[in-house]
Amino acid sequence: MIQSLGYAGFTSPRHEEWLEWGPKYLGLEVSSHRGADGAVRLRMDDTAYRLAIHPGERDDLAYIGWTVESARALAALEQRLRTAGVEVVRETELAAERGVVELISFHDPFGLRNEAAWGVTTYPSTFRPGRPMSGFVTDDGGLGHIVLITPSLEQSEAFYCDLLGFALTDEIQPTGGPRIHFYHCNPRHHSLAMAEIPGITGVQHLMLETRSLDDVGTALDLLKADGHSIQMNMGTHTNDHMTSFYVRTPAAFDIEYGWGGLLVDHEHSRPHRYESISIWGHKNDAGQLPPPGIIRPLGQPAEAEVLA
Ligand SMILES: Cc1ccc(O)c(O)c1CC[C@@H]1C(=O)CC[C@]2(C)C(=O)CC[C@@H]12
Ligand SMILES: [Fe+2]
Repeated sequence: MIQSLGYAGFTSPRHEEWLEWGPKYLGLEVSSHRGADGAVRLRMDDTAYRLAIHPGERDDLAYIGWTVESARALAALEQRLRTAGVEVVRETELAAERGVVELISFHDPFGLRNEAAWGVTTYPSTFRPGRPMSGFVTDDGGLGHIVLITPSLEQSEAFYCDLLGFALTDEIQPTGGPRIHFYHCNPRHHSLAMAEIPGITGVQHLMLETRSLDDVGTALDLLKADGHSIQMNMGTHTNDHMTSFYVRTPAAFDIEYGWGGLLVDHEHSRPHRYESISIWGHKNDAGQLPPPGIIRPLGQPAEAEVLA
């Protein structure tokens, strides 16, 4: 059903910091078209933009944007959601703002706003990275992956798997850490992962994948030189073989900045359970797992929706 993670939006009182932070460290290109509300839009490829940081009083997730193949696929998804009793809004006015042809919105069982769209605007051969780098792995695999925190994997899977069509790639149960499930909707190892933590929901990180390992090392050098706190140092994950580090962004969620993630022939592989998160590295200076990024108590709507 869902084809890829197309875009993501956050609110933050520090949204303007992204004008410098995004290009300087991550190599994102700042779009010259700000959002109607002054949102900073960041590009990773020829897509109009992939990341939007909206002004807001609280650091929070505003929306997760999934792409589907066609108008027919969107109508089918809408039907499937409605049949299951999920409220769906046809976002006719918002579609232009998101740079898509057709858009629907709906919420996951714990109140995180999801959007699905087809017809994402692209401007061929226009992407210019914000610092010298090789660019990002996107295309059919989408912008990367997003990791959510859920109080119930079972209830979240009823939504993301049974309704949106994600399938389990594998799972990790690290000693002393949360149970984490990884899900795919295209050859990328995972576009979505969920960690089960009682009582809260939110976003732990968003992963962006560079085309060269040197881009990851360079970003780490630049961040450390400016004294930014690294949540987890370089390492390579057991399941998707991504070599990456994690940094806390000015909008409170983490970015996993990585290279070399596996593409999986999901048709011919079956879920596996790993007991450790990494083959090597991914330590943090405090020697423990990092605190979750954006956390929202259950039942609390996003600020963006309170204002709407
Ligand atoms: C283990 C793992 C495999 C592939 C990934 O892309 C990836 O981001 C992770 C790390 C997930 C990360 C972790 O291992 C430590 C505990 C974390 C921070 C959580 O609480 C949620 C995400 C978890
Ligand atoms: Fe990740």
